[in-house]
Amino acid sequence: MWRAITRIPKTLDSLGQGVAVLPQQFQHSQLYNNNHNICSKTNYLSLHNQASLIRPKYRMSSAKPKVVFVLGGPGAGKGTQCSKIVERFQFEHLSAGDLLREERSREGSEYGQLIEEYIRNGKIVPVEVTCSLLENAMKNSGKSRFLIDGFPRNQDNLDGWNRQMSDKTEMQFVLFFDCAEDVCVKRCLGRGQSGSGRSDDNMESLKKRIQTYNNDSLPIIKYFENAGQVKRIDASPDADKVFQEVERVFLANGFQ
Ligand SMILES: Nc1ncnc2c1ncn2[C@@H]1O[C@H](COP(=O)(O)OP(=O)(O)OP(=O)(O)O)[C@@H](O)[C@H]1O
Ligand SMILES: Nc1ccn([C@H]2C[C@H](O)[C@@H](COP(=O)(O)O)O2)c(=O)n1
Repeated sequence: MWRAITRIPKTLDSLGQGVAVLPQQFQHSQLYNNNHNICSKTNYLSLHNQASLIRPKYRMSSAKPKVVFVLGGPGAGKGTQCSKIVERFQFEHLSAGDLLREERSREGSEYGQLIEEYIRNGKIVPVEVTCSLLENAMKNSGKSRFLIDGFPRNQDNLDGWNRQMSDKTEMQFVLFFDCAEDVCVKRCLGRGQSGSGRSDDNMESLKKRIQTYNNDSLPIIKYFENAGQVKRIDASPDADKVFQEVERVFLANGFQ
């Protein structure tokens, strides 16, 4: 379980668009010195690293939270399977995409417009935003098992996680939902037609999301695969059939 020790305001260079103060909900336990609360992205990271050496960021109860990364193409069925895993294995499901959409809709969010532009264009939001949302959600949940859905999606995501979260969590494995592109497209368009309300469940956004997945996300999956950390699931059968495989993986890895 997470427990924040301190609340110190921090800032980050807003993604190459000048200096910006992080909104309230990002101002959590990371150890930023008040004297440095306006800094470039480079300084932000270097301050972060220096601070890491000084003292732990959290007081945690005995074990570190367990994390399973859930990856796969747009519409592969990650969210659908995560709901089933939550029911069966008492994980907390944190979808990076959902957290970003929530932040986009939050009144007064400084990042709302930026997030919308990234999502509509099928691009990956800079990790400083996404990782802070994930960390806050983990702390607020009070849980100790997390499905981190749709993350890390590119090298920037992975590097940011390694800087900010890897020491505080125990990554178990990567659950990879392998699904053909045409099936993914069909599922996303179907989801759009059934009223998902998502601004990216349309052919134009999907082309870009698929391109981003192929160019940026697949190399990350490959990286984990080379490290022997990927559990590959065939995501093409119906959802219950897919879950049979998923359940087998969790049981084989000691989850009850
Ligand atoms: N195994 C399946 N067979 C058929 N349809 C499925 C299956 N799994 C999910 N779906 C449907 O496909 C659509 C996309 O599923 P889901 O939202 O779970 O995918 P996702 O991988 O989380 O997508 P995204 O990455 O875009 O958020 C939904 O409408 C869902 O009901
Ligand atoms: N790590 C992430 C996850 C998601 N996003 C943005 C860009 C995606 O196209 C969009 C939707 O995600 P999904 O719900 O399909 O998982 O959210 C991101 O920038 N970084």
